[in-house]
Formats: sequence, structure tokens, C-alpha cells
Amino acid sequence: MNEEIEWWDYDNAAEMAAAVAGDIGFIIESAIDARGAAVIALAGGKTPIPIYEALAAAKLEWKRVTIVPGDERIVPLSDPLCNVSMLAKFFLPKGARVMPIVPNAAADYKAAGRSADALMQDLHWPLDLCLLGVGRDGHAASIFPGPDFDDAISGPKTQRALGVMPDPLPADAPVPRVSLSLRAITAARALLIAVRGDEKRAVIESAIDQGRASPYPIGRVLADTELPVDIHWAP
Ligand SMILES: O=C(O)[C@H](O)[C@@H](O)[C@H](O)[C@H](O)COP(=O)(O)O
Repeated sequence: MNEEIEWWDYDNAAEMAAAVAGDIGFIIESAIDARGAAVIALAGGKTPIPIYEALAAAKLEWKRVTIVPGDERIVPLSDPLCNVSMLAKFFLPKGARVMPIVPNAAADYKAAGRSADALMQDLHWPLDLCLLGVGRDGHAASIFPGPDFDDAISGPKTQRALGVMPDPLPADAPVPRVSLSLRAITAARALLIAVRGDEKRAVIESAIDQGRASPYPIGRVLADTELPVDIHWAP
């Protein structure tokens, strides 16, 4: 069980964005100082958009930064639901390498997951950072209840990514996904969570209380992460 979970509360989304962008910038600089490069996984969804705006404005050696989405919806790159296209809009113009993880002609979600895993196997590992959002249903990255839940939580040790069919499908993006596995997330050198709203806060608080027995994916992630985790929250 993780004993070091720290909440950081802000008055509004802009304050949270500035603080989280500052933390991510520091993590990127430290990785570049240590190794000459940084590899980070960033969350999809809407909450982190102001964070990415602030981060993209930071003076960093972007050419040394590789960014992958921590999860992806299996949709074409042109689809508004596509996480990597959202990330590319912010960070490609800065010179970062922004890697799509879903093949354009994904045959089925499990094959897409295997292909994402193969791509991740070529990255320097562990990730320097994993930034996660959390759904109101307690999902994190694209670890959802459904037929792939056990595989995402406790699949093969070396598996970094997999295909996931959420059940039920989330209403705001009702499509199959690929996701980092729980092991890949918890192995990251730094784990940050950014969420907004009382509802998500309540879900995360119960998930923390439930620990390893939590039915919420975010509860399992937090219970299995040994490093301190910062949870950034704004109304
Ligand atoms: O692609 C995704 O669906 C995400 O990466 C997902 O895990 C997201 O972080 C949550 O669904 C919260 O999304 P919002 O920030 O839009 O509420």
C-alpha cells in the first residue's frame, strides 16, 4: 500500500496547470541532465489540456523529449477522440517526438494492443514520467472494468501495453482502447495525477481507502505504486 500520496489543491484549473507544467518541466530537465533524453507518457482526455498549453510554453530541450499517450482510443488520427493527435498539436511544433501507439489500420483491439506493446518495448524504460487522469468511474489510463481488466492489472511482467475493451463503454468516448499496463504505470520514475471536481476526488479518496481490494482501477494503481504520488486537484 502506498503510504505517500500527497494532495495538492488549487483554486482553479489555471493554477493547477501552471504547477503541474512546472513539475513536468523539472522531470524532463532532470532526465535530460541524467541521460540526455526524456521519455514520458501523458494522459488523454480534457482535464490536462491547460497543463499542456502551459508546458508547451516552457523552454525545454524538446528535441530530446519523446512523448507517448498513456492510453489511446482506437480511432483514426483525424478523429477528435484521438489522444496522440491532441498531444501532437501541442508538442510537435516544439520539436518533441510524439509517437502514435495505435496502427492506422488496427485490425482488432487486441492486435492493436500487441502493436502498442511492441512500440513501447523499443522505448528507453522505465518511463521518466506517467501523468494520469482519472475518470468519474475510477478508470486510469485505459484500465477499465471488462474482459481485459485482469490482464491490465496483472498480465505478463514484461507487458507494457495491451488492448482493452471497456465494459461498459464510457459514454464520452465509447470505443476500444490501448493502454499502458498497471506494471508499466507503476514502474515509472514519477507518477503524477491531475483531476478536477468533487466527484473524482471522492472516487479517488474511496479508492485509496480500499487499497488493493479496490474495484477502481485507480485504486489498484495507487496501491501498487511504491514511489510517492502527487495528486493535483482543482474544482
Ligand atoms: O483517453 C482517455 O480516456 C484518458 O487518458 C483517460 O484515462 C482520462 O484521463 C480520463 O477519462 C479523464 O478524462 P477527462 O480529463 O476528459 O475527464
